[in-house]
Parts: sequence; C-alpha cells; structure tokens
Amino acid sequence: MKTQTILMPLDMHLHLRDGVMLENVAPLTAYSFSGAIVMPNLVPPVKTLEDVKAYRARIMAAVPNDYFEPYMTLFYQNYDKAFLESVADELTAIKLYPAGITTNSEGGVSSFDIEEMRATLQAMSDLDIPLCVHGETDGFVMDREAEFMTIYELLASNFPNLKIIMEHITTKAAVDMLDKFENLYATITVHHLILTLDDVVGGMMKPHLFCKPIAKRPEDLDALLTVALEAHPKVMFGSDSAPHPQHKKESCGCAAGVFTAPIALQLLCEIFEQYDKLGNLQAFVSDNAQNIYGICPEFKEVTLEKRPFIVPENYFGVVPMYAGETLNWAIESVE
Ligand SMILES: NC(=O)N[C@@H](CC(=O)O)C(=O)O
Ligand SMILES: [Zn+2]
Ligand SMILES: [Zn+2]
Repeated sequence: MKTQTILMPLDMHLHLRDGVMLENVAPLTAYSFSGAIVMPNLVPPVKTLEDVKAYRARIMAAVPNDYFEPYMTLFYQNYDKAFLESVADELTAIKLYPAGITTNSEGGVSSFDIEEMRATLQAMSDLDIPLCVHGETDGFVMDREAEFMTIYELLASNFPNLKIIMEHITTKAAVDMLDKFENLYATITVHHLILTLDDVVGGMMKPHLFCKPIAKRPEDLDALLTVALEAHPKVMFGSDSAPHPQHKKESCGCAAGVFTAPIALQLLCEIFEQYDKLGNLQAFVSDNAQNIYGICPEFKEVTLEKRPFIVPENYFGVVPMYAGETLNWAIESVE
C-alpha cells in the first residue's frame, strides 16, 4: 500500500477557541501535528502576558500528552516596547486583524495609519516578533484581499526587518507579493487549495465551506496551487481550521470558518499526490515554517496510507469539511 511519512507537521494558523470547544478540538490537532500557531481571537482577545500564559496552560491541559507545542500569539493593538520585551519569550507572533472583518475581530485595527502604528511595529521588528495579518479591506467581498496589497506594501517597505505573514492567502495578487518583498511570507489553507467561490455558492449554498477570506476565482486557485505544490520557501501550511458549533454554521447568519483540523493532512496528501508533488509536502507542511519562524518542533512522525477514510459527520457538534465523504488517504500511525 502506498504510504507517505511527514516529520513534525506544523499548522501555522489555527483556532483552538476556549472552554469545552478547546477541550474537544485541541486533541485532534495535537494528535497529528507537532505544533501550531494558535490564534488570539478569543472573546475577549488574548492581549496580556497573563492572558497568554493562562491560555497556553489551558491548551496544554486539553491535550493528552506533551508532544505538542502551542505557539502563542497576542492580539495586535499598539503595545509599548517595554511590554513587548516582557512578553517576547512567551510569544511566537502578534496577529493583526482589521476591525470587524472576521470572527471576533471587533477590537482590531480600524485605520491603517503607519505613523500611529510605527512604535509598536518598530519594536516588534527590533525584538524579532513576526506580524501575522488577516489581510482584507472592507471593500467588495471578492476584492478585499487584493485591495489590502497596498497595506502590505506599506508595512513591508516601512519595516524591512519585520517578518510579515500574509495569513490564509486566497488570491494571485497575494502570491505575486511574495517575490516583491523579502520580508513578506504567507500561509495557505488546505481548503483554499481546493475551492473556488463556485464550490461555496455556485450550486446549493455550502455553509461549511464559508470562511473569510472567501474562496476566489479559478486563476487564484491556480496561483495558490503553484506556490504550495512547489513548496515555495516563503509559503507554509496554516489550516485556519476554525470550529463553530453546527447551529452557528447552519443558520441564517452563518459564521465564517471551515473546520479542517482532523482531515488536513489527509487532504494535503491527496492534493500533492494528484499533482505528483508528494516530494514537496514535507517542506510545505513543516520545513518552510521551521525556517521562516526559526522554530524547532517536537519530534513526531506521521504516516499516512492511501486507503479510503470516511470523514465523520460531526466532531462534538462541529461539522468538518467533507463530512460524510470519503477521502483517499488516512492516518496510519503517529510516533
Ligand atoms: N477564517 C474564518 O473564516 N474565521 C476565523 C477567523 C479568521 O481566521 O479570519 C474564525 O476565527 O472563525
Ligand atoms: Zn483571518
Ligand atoms: Zn484564522
């Protein structure tokens, strides 16, 4: 039987939530990933040293063993340098959300005035704290990411030593930025390597495929696939697995977020195999992230096997992408 081994898989963009949801979903990621960048958009968001330490402790209490590293983030606001110095050791990155643009981002940045942000961003640059960004304007939904490129240009050129990660990119416009600025990097989700807007709303509307940023056009999908499949050194896997209770998705106001944590590696194998690029999967799902973030994850060896895997309908009241459908790859063992 065909197998594929991945060493130290990393998920560089993950939502673990809190409380019972955290207890339910954290073990699913901890099972097959060595570590994950944990997003800070809790209610209220993670903003203080105490918040970071306490959230990290709750995550560790929720996972069944110690072979998982939660890479912690802080919710961006203007912070002074003394504060950033005091938290730098507990943090892997700071996450910036434009205000109100996605789930739990109400307290985000409402105007991108570089001068107002300069002290914080310069301090992050000096302290080598990467900036992760949800890059969307409040423009027309299909144009939001492309419109945000001018803000990435401003950030990247004003802070040339600040590592800036364009999170969950969905457009050719964002892909094109990677080779324009040395300090710009990107995460790509697995669902954005599969979907276009057609899959979300082209036929019957699919709430479980609805997320921010929304999946875009075929040419955007092609551009994402090109850099992911070649494991372009500036891109890394970030699932953006974003669990919402079933009733919040199957609702007249559908929450944004696709839940992929338990099926991400299986789907990645399927995509990379389909394009005969399994040899690049290791770089996309671990090595690039290690190089970009300078991290050394916990050892984990995950072996996948090419055999049918039926995706559960439901994980603790959360419906995963492809619920009830059959994937071509399954996780065989984790060591
Ligand atoms: N991606 C999403 O659609 N939702 C994320 C937030 C985010 O990553 O923007 C969530 O927290 O639910
Ligand atoms: Zn986001
Ligand atoms: Zn996210």
